[in-house]
Amino acid sequence: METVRFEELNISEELNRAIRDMGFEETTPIQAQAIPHILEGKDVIGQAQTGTGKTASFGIPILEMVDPQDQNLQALVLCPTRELAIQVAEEIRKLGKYLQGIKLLPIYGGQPIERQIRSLKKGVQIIIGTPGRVMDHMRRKTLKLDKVKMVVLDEADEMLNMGFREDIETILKDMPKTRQTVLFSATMPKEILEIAKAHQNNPEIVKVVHKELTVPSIEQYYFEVKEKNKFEILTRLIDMYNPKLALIFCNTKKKVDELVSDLQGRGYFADGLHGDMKQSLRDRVMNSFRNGNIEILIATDVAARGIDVDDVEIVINYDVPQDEEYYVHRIGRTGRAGRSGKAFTFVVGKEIYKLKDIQRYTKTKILHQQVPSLNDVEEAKMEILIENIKNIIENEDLSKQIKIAERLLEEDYTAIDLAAALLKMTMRKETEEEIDFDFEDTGSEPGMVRLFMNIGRKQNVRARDIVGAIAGETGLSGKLIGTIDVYDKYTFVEVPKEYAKDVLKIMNNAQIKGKPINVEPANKKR
Ligand SMILES: Nc1ncnc2c1ncn2[C@@H]1O[C@H](COP(=O)(O)OP(=O)(O)OP(=O)(O)O)[C@@H](O)[C@H]1O
Ligand SMILES: [Mg+2]
Repeated sequence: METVRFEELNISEELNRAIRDMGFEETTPIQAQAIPHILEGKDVIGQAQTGTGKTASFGIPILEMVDPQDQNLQALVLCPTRELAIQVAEEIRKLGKYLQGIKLLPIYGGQPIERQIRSLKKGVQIIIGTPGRVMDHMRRKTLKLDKVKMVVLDEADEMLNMGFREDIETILKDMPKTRQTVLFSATMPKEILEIAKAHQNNPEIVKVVHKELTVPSIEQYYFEVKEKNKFEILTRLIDMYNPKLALIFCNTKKKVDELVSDLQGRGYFADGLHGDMKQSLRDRVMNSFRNGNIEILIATDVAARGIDVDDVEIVINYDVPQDEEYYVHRIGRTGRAGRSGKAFTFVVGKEIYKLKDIQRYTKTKILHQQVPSLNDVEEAKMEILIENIKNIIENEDLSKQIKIAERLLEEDYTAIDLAAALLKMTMRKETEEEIDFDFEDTGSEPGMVRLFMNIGRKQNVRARDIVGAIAGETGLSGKLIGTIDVYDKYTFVEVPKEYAKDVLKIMNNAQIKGKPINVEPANKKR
């Protein structure tokens, strides 16, 4: 049995309707195997690859089991991080949207506890929380576990890693012995069996076994690099693959902060996530990443587990992870729910041995790849251009444009002439107009000139598009382009004075996302 239809699982029509709304057509293998056992009331240890629907594997049975008439807390899900608690709560909320009278609440540290207490007082049947905050509420007696029928440890192994073992034991001991205990993770080290033995009752072990621990639709590569070249290579990879969203993992918070400011300095829409940030900021960053306002998220392992964001097309291990399991979880942020993805790992010197350990552990091969040259980056961009053109030909209404083309063809131009001219226009390579400006140092550093453009952020032009356009048009590498930011309603870039004239000339003939841009230097003198 690989997958089945949800209808065959004997779950309520309300749930089935929500599942259809979410676009799930059939179960994933872990859902097909785990849901029936959990519905029967059995304890379960569930292991399946990243992004294969473990959340719904416990979310669906929880919603089936909870009695809406009963206001007591009936199900508790423990998650290792705050972001994951929020996300899991959201998924269960979606699944339960047609069920009347079921209340659920995520509770996690960093959020005002009073607000949580008020919500708890109103009666909540399902809680999704981090162990620390759950303990806190237990001590304050604002959370009673004596009516809990089911507890789920999502990322069970990680919660043990993080030193939550005692907390978890305390929490489990506070619940009725008759409760059901369910553990899930993509990795299940042996230590987990100890906690299982102590706290589970004859568990059903559901392993969706594969040859390898990682998802086959994620292409995995590594680059042998020097520490000091990492940043340059990172930007090349991003420019080359142009991912909708990318997630970059560093081993320390400090590195995350540094990388955020370096990438922002180069005009990428990047931001960071780590444990030293205020929760309100963490929430803001996570939301911006989910809705695409941030295209590159740089994070510590706080974002390695469970986080599910559709459009993450690339994961980069800027540092090799300390633990083999972490490699699995980090790269598992891409290639979710059957999608494809790419994972790149930067390896410095002796770290190659760590990579060998990782490959042994995951039973996969991580392929060596040459660092892309600037030429490769150019070529890749060309490929993207060609893809875009094909896409337009195949999917868009071109009747208006075809009329114009027909007119030109009647004038004895060949189709090739036409295409080439248009390509030239798109590639914005040309200008006749001479501009004569004297440039002052208007940038934030001596020798730099600030150029203003008529594009605000609202027009959906990303800083990266601008830098990309300038770099592409002028041949200046990103390094020569200084700060890029929005001042008043204008976007500006800073470039070295000696290039300012060229940049201005070329950019005034260029388009970004099909819109002409108007570039002017600050304090221009004619
Ligand atoms: N049956 C299904 N069909 C299609 N998509 C599904 C199905 N079940 C879950 N999904 C979607 O797949 C994505 C990944 O699911 P989920 O986050 O539960 O994975 P996971 O197994 O918990 O991964 P991880 O180990 O990284 O935590 C989610 O966006 C989820 O909504
Ligand atoms: Mg998960």
